[in-house]
Amino acid sequence: MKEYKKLFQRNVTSKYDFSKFKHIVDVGGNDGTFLVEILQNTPSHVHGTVYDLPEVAKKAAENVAKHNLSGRCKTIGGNFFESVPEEGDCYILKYILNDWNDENCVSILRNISKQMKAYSKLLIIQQIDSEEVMVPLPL
Ligand SMILES: C[S@@+](CC[C@H](N)C(=O)[O-])C[C@H]1O[C@@H](n2cnc3c(N)ncnc32)[C@H](O)[C@@H]1O
Repeated sequence: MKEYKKLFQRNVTSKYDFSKFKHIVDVGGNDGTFLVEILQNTPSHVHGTVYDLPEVAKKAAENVAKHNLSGRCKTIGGNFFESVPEEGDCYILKYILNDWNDENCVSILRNISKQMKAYSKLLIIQQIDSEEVMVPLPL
């Protein structure tokens, strides 16, 4: 599973141009593995924040330091149902929304949208239920 996750993350970072951003906030970014992968593959003008529950953010800080990225990557503990960091021009929600009901999802999305500027992007990364993908299109 770990190997699959790594491969999947590498696939995303190789196919999407993250170098156009100045500051990427990974909301619910866990130990920062994905953001580390992004920052390792982008120029040094790209900075980031791993945002997760306080105890998880501590683990992220260790992981970020282990990869010598503390100068480019902050770790912030908090609750995405209350607020998210403000400095992002890119927000990532990777495998977050599928854990919550609609009401909770709206609350997370609303908190992100409060911090977004007109030019900011929100990237939602998760697997789509294949039955949803296969909804027949009207002819
Ligand atoms: C399914 S994991 C996804 C982790 C990571 N984005 C990934 O793709 O591997 C969900 C993450 O959301 C975090 N999380 C759960 N509730 C949270 C909250 N209220 N505020 C911030 N983070 C939260 C968890 O600690 C966990 O790291």
